[in-house]
Amino acid sequence: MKLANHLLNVIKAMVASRERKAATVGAILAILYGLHWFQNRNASKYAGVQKAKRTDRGSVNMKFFSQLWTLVKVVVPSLRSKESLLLALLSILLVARTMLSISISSVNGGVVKAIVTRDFNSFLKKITSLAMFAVPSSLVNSALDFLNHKLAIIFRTRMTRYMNEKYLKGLVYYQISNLDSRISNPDQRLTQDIDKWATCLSNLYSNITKPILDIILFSKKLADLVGWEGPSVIIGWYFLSGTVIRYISPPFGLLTAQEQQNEGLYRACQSDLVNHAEEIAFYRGNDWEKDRINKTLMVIVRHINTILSKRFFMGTFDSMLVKYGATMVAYAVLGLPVFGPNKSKYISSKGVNTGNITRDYIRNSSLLINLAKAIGRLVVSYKDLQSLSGYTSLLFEAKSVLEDLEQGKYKRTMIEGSMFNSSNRGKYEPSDKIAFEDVPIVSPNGDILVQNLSFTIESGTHTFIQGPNGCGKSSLFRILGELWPLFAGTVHKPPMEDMFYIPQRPYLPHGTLRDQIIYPHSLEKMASLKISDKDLEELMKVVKLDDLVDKRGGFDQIEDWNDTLSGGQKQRIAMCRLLYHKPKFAILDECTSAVSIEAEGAIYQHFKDEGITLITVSHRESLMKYHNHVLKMDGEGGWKFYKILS
Ligand SMILES: Nc1ncnc2c1ncn2[C@@H]1O[C@H](COP(=O)(O)OP(=O)(O)OP(=O)(O)O)[C@@H](O)[C@H]1O
Repeated sequence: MKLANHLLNVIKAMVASRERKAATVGAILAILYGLHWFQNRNASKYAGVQKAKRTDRGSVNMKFFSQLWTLVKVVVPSLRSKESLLLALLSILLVARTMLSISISSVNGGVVKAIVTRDFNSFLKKITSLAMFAVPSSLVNSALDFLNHKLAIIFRTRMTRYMNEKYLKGLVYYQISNLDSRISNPDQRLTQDIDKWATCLSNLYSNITKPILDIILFSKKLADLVGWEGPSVIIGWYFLSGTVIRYISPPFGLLTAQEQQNEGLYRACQSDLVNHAEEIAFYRGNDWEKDRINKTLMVIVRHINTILSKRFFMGTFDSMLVKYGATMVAYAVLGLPVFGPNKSKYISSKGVNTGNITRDYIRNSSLLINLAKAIGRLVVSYKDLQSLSGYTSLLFEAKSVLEDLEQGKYKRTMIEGSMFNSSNRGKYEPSDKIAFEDVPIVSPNGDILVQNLSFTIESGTHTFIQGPNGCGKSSLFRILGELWPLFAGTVHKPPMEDMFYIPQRPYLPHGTLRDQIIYPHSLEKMASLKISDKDLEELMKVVKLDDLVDKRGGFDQIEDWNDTLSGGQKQRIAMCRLLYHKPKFAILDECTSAVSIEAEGAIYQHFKDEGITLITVSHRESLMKYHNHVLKMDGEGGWKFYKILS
């Protein structure tokens, strides 16, 4: 007690003289600056390599609002949309809830007055009124919660559809990971980030509009009862607290964005393990994977710990200003009628009836508590706004990259002065043959693999492509398939449906056995081509997989075919797929490496008998005999195209 008195005296003495007042203000400012420094000291570290780009990620500034506006237009497309209607309904419910709270405050005052004056009838009446308010209030509360969640899922659906539309347009889904290096985990952006953004946005609408509405309505009511000084003092206090909090607040948005990125990397480790379990098991790579997973997890843990410690300091400061500080100010306001400048007027109007004063006190404090809560929520929602800013910048970036790719603009680190940066383009010409005229093969890193490639493959020109690893054999097909840009020269090519590509590791989508053969056709498309399951069975016989149909329960059987078929079986399925599509040109990129030489030969002969022109990349010389031309690349940019003399 003595110590407390002593401290009080010291504080009184400190603020007594002008110099000391200045010293006190100085000390407070120094503490605030210290906190600001402490909370923001690592901001640049989290911005990482892309520091310049990232430091404003999560900041609440004009850029954020303009990005948010762009995204909001996607999820609320027009004033007549379902979303606008829901937002209008939400706004009406928010007003209704505030009005109900004001009415309940008056009834609360009445209940306490009835107790103080021991008026049982009035007490019963007020309690009944409270019970009557309970029904609409609960309904409105529940409806608000329902609408918030509903909006979140609608926003998510709209945004996901919008992004997917861009992501799956043309070859953007390929280019985003193979030609551009701006987004390392598009899957994370298109799933979790959209979900979190949508939830953040729908919550924020209520978290911001409701408090603003409450502040206006409660202040108006309170001003009628205690004068404008009351709401002004409390709003002033919160404004001051808000400014201080904003100053010392760490960049939570940036931290959230970084957290999402870390989570994405961690998920990628786990999905690599699932997707490549067999290879990892053969390598006994579990310790390596464990190490990778643990290291990635530790990055998450360290980052979350940093956020937690920053939240701890912010939380302490928040409660000091927003909770306890505000309570003191609130009591000062409640005392205004009886201690303030108009006290004599008030006391003469109420007389000595303490019941009236108590009723006013309860009603006013109830209004004040609601007002304080509303302002508090508005101050705290600044953090939500920062989180929304983080997600907004992630989604905006994804949207911009997708749009760039749609227009053929890529960005990645590459060799200085590389052709990949140039906007010069060669041209594609429709034709019934495949012909390259002076076409350079350039990798996305800017390496020129072949300077000028020229050859012509007509129907029946079965071509065998040879060359050392990494010389650009598959890249040639990437240019033919328009996956990589064509920088110069001319490529003559037939429509895509006349060419079919089979890679070494074919893609087997989740679906039925039939889907594996007819991919990317649907069952309806297959029926429209008048192809039956019986026909598919015939094709399966050619690749010697007909027993699989019975063993696996028919063409309708759904399995994870990637996990349950052997390497050779997968390749045979892909060759069966080729037979189903029966293209004019088949591009066979090491696609029989897991099939026996005899079976491979029989299948190759069958392709030729079907009139399919073969373009094969293989290191197996035994396949050469099914071809009449060779394209030989030397790995140093040189090449030869010649006829095989029989
Ligand atoms: N998405 C990519 N980004 C950057 N470089 C790439 C990409 N894809 C391939 N490359 C590079 O392009 C070069 C040619 O690759 P390509 O796949 O054409 O080789 P290849 O001749 O088919 O080799 P292999 O016989 O080993 O299959 C390689 O050096 C490879 O590293």
